Amino acid sequence: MIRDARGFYEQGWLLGTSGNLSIKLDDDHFLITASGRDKGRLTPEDFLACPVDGEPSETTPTLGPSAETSIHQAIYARVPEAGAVYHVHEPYSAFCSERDSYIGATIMAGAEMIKGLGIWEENPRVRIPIFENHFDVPQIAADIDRHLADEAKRRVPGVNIRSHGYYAWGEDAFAAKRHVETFAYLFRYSWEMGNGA
Ligand SMILES: CSCCC(=O)C(=O)COP(=O)(O)O
Ligand SMILES: [Zn+2]
Repeated sequence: MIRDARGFYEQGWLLGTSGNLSIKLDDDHFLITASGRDKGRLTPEDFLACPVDGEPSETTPTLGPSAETSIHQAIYARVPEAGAVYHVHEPYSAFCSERDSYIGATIMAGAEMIKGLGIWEENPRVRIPIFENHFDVPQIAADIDRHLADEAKRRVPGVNIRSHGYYAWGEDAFAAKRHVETFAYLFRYSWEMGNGA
């Protein structure tokens, strides 16, 4: 995770302490970045364990969980095969979210890179959902939880939050990284092609 975060930071997707990363430890727990850490210079001390359901117990005045922990919890609870969840503040996802918020999704059709999301179909059409960026993060988590309750919607391994950034997950850290990079490519492609629906 430290290496992946540094790579995303160097791409400009985790600037100003933004973003958070987690990896599953066992069926009921995951390891997540502490809040407010420099994602370009993470160390092993910048992580803490958190239950999928409940509050992390090992917090201290200087080690609090990510402010967006509830979103990681919602994803792990709804997607049992998720082994890692990465959240980045990548700018093209924010541009697309504003452009496409009126239909609640960015639609990608035909791009070869859709295969990078694990979707191998002829003429694929993918709907990347957009959620409102409520100030109250558990409200965002509740919206994502409702969305992921529908199994068909879990085909796309990520969700976008309006004018904020996106979450991508995968069976392990390698797959989550691949999905982060694939979404980054697709959002930029959509924006530069002027592909708003
Ligand atoms: C300056 S980023 C604002 C909070 C945010 O959206 C984020 O991704 C980082 O929050 P964390 O508590 O995980 O550092
Ligand atoms: Zn964020």
